[in-house]
Amino acid sequence: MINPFDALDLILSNVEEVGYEVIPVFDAMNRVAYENVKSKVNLPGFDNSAMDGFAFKYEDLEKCNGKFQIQGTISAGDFNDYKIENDCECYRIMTGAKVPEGADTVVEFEKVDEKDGFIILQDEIKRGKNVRKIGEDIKVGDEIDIKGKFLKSWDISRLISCGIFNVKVYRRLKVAVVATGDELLVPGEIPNSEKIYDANSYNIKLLLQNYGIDASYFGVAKDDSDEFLKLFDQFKDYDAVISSAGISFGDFDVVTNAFEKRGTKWLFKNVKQKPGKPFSFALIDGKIPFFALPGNPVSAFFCTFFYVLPVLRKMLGFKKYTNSFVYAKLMGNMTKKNKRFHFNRVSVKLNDGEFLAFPFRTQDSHVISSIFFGNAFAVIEDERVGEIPAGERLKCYLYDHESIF
Ligand SMILES: Nc1nc2c(c(=O)[nH]1)N[C@H]1C(S)=C(S)[C@@H](COP(=O)(O)OP(=O)(O)OC[C@H]3O[C@@H](n4cnc5c(N)ncnc54)[C@H](O)[C@@H]3O)O[C@H]1N2
Ligand code: MOO
Repeated sequence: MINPFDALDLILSNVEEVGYEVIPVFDAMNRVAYENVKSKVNLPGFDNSAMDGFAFKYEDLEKCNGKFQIQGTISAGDFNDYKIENDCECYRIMTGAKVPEGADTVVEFEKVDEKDGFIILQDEIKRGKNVRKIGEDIKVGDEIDIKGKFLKSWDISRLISCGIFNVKVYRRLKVAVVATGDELLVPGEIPNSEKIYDANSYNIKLLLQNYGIDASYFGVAKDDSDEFLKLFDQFKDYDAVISSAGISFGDFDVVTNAFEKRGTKWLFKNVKQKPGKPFSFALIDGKIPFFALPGNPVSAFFCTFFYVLPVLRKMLGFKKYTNSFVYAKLMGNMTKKNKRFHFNRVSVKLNDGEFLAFPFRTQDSHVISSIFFGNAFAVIEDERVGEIPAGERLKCYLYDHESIF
């Protein structure tokens, strides 16, 4: 059986980035930039004052004994041609206003004595103080390194400030999500004591929404492989398909049976892991990724987090598409019975600069509370069995970064 890390690498090596589209920058939040861009402007656009004060020529300081005559007032947005024409002249200047020609330093109002149209500097001042230089932040034509970045508000603001109003982004992904199982009810249907709600599909759909993917929910497919096979006509319009359940060894395991009838080969079937052992992967018609997740809600969630999301992030052009992890100190004993890799639900907390991992009381794959309780999957190597004692440091893959604080 393939190990989980090799399985992930194998899928990643079989998918490619999608193409791009050009969209207004205002709509580019949570989209991935397709290429680096060049600034169209200097920032700042001209030498301007960082303070309300007086602008003067630093060279004059000694010969004028720190005393300057005020020539006028310059406000932000005033672009008249002000100039220091003679020795010992200065201008009143406001924050953001253009520094007059010849001046190179600004002293704040509160650091001068002002009288009869003159100022006298009270303290020493450095050359260039309080002047924001043209192009100090970015110059016209400088490259903005955004390729592969998942654009946030501050990135959009950066682009706008650089005069960029249209941006190339990776196109959106079209993903199909389908649950299988005669025992399932579509969320919203009238409760029935013999049936359970499809808890997987919405988790998957909403996890994808974080990346701007509006996945199509195909509802619940019955345990009838001929019926399931009919869906493949529709799947061909998608960039990826995600199913849950019907993938292990049961007589009615519809996904397994449909693939067998269709003659589609799995890249791998089953992974040496818990939760999610039945997880399998194929390329439909040699190109469309098909993620066959197990039905147990914890298994389906783990496989979406560990496999589907990094793979979709790669397809979406993310520069960093892998999951993040920290090493955390285990705060309670755990036991491990089999020789699979375990990804146990823990709640990681940052305490005094140290990550602590509190394990959930049970690690069974049907107990949804464990996902709700935790924020990370702690990895235990395949060969280890028996007690995993408190105090050990474990690699923990975080699925909810904010809750560690
Ligand atoms: N003989 C064997 N049986 C099983 C094995 C095995 O190796 N040999 N593996 C077990 C493991 S591990 C898992 S995990 C499950 C997963 O099997 P399937 O992926 O085929 O899923 P089902 O059997 O159809 O369902 C499992 C479980 O999950 C519930 N379920 C299914 N879909 C949903 C949904 N959308 N929302 C909520 N709950 C769902 C379903 O009712 C079952 O209780 O197989 C073991 N069996
Ligand atoms: O793989 Mo299953 O999710 O171990 O229960």
